[in-house]
Amino acid sequence: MNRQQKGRTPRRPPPKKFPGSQSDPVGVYCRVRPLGQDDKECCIEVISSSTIQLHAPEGFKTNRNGEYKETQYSFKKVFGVSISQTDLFEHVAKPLVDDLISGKNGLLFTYGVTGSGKTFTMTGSPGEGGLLPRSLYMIFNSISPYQAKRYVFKTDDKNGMEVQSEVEALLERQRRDHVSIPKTPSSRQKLDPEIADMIKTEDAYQTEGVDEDSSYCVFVSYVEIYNNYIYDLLEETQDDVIKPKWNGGGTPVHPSTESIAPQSRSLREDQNHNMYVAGCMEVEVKSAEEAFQVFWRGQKKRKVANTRLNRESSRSHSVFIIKLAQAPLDAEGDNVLQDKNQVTVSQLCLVDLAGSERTGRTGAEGTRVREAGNINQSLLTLRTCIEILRENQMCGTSKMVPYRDSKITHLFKNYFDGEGKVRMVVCVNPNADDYEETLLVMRFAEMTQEVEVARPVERPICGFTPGRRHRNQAFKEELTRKLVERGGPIDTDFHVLTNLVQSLPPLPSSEVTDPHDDITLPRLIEALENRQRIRQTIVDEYNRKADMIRSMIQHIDSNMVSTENILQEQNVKLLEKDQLIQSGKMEIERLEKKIKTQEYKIDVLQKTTKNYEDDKRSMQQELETREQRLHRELSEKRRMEQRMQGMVTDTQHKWEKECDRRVNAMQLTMQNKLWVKDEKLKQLKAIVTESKTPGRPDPPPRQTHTAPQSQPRWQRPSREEGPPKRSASPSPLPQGAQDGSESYPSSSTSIRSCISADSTASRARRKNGEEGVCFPSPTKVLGLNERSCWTSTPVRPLHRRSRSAGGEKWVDHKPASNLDLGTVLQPLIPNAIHVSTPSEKTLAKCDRYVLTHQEVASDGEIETKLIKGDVMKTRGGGQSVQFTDIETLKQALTNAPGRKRRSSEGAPATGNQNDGAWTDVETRCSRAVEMRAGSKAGPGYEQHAVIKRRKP
Ligand SMILES: Nc1ncnc2c1ncn2[C@@H]1O[C@H](COP(=O)(O)OP(=O)(O)OP(=O)(O)O)[C@@H](O)[C@H]1O
Repeated sequence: MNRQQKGRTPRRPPPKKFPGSQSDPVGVYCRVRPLGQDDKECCIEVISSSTIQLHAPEGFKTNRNGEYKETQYSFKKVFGVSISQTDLFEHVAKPLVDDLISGKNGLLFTYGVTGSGKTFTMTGSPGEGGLLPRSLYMIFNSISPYQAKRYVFKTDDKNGMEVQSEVEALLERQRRDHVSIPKTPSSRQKLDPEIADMIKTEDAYQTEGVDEDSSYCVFVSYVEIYNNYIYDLLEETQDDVIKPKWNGGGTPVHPSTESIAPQSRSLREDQNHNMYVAGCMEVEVKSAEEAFQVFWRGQKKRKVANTRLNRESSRSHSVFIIKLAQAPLDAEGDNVLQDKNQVTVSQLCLVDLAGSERTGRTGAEGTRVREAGNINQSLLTLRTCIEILRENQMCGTSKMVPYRDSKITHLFKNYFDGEGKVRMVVCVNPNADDYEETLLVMRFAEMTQEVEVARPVERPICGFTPGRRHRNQAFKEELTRKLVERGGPIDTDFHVLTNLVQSLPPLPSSEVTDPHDDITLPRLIEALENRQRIRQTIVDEYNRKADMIRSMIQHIDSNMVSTENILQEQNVKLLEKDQLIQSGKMEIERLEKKIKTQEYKIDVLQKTTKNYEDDKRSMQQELETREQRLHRELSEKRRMEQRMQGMVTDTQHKWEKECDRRVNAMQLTMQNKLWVKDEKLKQLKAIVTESKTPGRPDPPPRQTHTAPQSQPRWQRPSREEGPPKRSASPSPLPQGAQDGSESYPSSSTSIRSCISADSTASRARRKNGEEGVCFPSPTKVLGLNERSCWTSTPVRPLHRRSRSAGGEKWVDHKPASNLDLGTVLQPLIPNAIHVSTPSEKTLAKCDRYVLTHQEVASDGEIETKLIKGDVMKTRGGGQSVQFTDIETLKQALTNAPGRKRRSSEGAPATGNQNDGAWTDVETRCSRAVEMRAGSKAGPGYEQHAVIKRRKP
């Protein structure tokens, strides 16, 4: 042997996979048990045949909004409290039994919280047998006529099955009988009265998938997994003398009732990668009663305990395995085919899991706590395996499934990795105290149905002609009938023959004592001759019968040939029909699966729809609330708007009034200022126009004092009236000025004469429409604030004379009315033409102009002003003077008695009351001279130092 090969563990072939094989989801059913007598609050409601709803009991407000949470779970089918054990069996276990008989594996387990009814569902109670006894009854009800003789099928140590001949089986039986193993009861009458009522025979179902050309045999085994150890519940004990097979393949070595301590078993994998409990007792049973008796024997040994939640709480997972072996009959249809490879073994595992529990609730202590820990741990492993399986299947991952972490999952490994049908009954107790644990169970159960298990493939049909058993039986019956018809050897003939053989006369005593004994020898000869005759008769009879049988057989043979021909034809037709049926079955299965998938989808959709509807309802409520709020806010907003509008209108009115008031005040102020300007202009005008006249008119009274008495208050013009017009009439002069009583020496120097030369030309130009050109009319020259005069450039700078060439030439305009004051400080203007009335000609020669103007100052002294300006050529060819500066020369007279004497002569001695009140020209001119560019004296005052005037 190759060394290398010897040292290495051969690599295990991967689990059997059938490419393209179909798979089915794990079928999960939910059973709700009735509420216990002491239970008060119910937390489960069956809302449809596939959905249950869990209501959180008082104190479990798990929703964010504090509402009671309701959760729904959908399963393949939900059974309410009123479901009978029969109906449950029909829906859940019957298809698995059908499969078992068709040679397919199945796994059925109950899962749930402790006390939820798992054992009740699996085992049942007297009069209400559970899934297990019903399955047994259905199996035997179906296969009874086709069972093989006891010990024809024989289990080996490696989970395999062998077939023996009937003779070997007979010998086996004799051997077992010899060691006096007590037989299990095979009839109902012998059943334990405790279990006699577990099932009513009339309830037993029957499958249609039994193959009549096969022989069947059933083996059962029963193990429990306690604290993660496997124990054989059928193991021999003092009370139970069924010998375990581990001591010699079923041959017991302890003939006595010697006790063997329970020993934990290990799990192994057979050559087909199926897990099995090594050394576990497998008992061949021939009836449902016998099988159930075996189960019950093990059940009594199962570890149960009285907990606070269940008087008989299972402390272990129990696994009852029904193994069905079937092998085809030989070609004659008489005996089981002696070929191991033709044996099909299928098994159905019925598992009653221990219930998940919280030790706090069960009141467990000591051993019970350890048991509970192990139970919960193994259930957790089961959940983990299912979760990973699901993930692997849904996401295409290949995570390792930890089957080995627990014995229970390890035992079921080949169901999930291999093929078969898996069904789970989730038992729930509607008691509100179980709510939390039930929630976990529900989640696990819902997840489990997403796991898929490969569907078992159909077993191959053996090559023999179908209907062999039936044909063989028919042949035997026919043979008997024919023999009877032809007077052949029937049972009576056979008895005659037997009697003949038995009636052969006994041989006389053949002891010859004397050679001459004539009595013994003749008597012996006679007896032998007699026997010879009888024998001849028998031989003749035999030959006759043989001839008759031969002829019959020949006849039958010929019949058989024709029948076989007919049969073959029928077989061909049958095969065709079979194929049709097979394809029909496949189609039906496909459609059934489709229906199931659709049903599942519908369930999911219904659930989703329900969720959406709930969402919709809550959102609608939310929407309504928001709409109401919006309406409230809108009406509030409208009210606010109205209030604001009212306030705005009020404020607007207030401000409009305020603005009107301010505009009026401003207009009044402006009007006053304007009027002051006008006054100034008029005064200047008066100065200019009256410069020729002897004597000086009285200065006009100050507007500020006289205007209210003499002139109507200036009214704010309406908008339609346009901009306010200047007062056309001069402001009323003081009385003294009007009647000329005041005799001030005229200090005003009219310059109208000096520019009048231009008046003709200017008139002509006006005619020619030379608008915008400043005409140096006296009014305009002197009215420094006459806007229209300055709307266009009055001077073309090009026409200015050069001052550098020969210095400036002045027109020294001293009106004739000026007084000689005899002052020392006299302006000396070199290069000047002295005129009393300037003419255009004079002006044309000069480029500077100075007017010496005298007037009475406010203190009564005569004030001399030198009003200077530039002489400009106008566009029309005339001359104009643009005033640029005013120099004021003041002289105080020392001979004034008491108060300051007025410089003007002829002034009233008492003085006019208005004298101090009005602002005379001198005053205003002095103010004008004192003003500087940029002064903020107000729009009513012109700045004399500024040459260039802006457009209004
Ligand atoms: N559907 C049912 N109808 C009537 N009685 C029921 C039903 N289900 C359970 N019961 C009763 O409830 C009790 C507890 O049931 P059972 O022992 O089957 O629970 P369990 O789930 O197996 O508990 P444990 O996990 O502790 O073994 C039993 O007395 C049983 O008769």
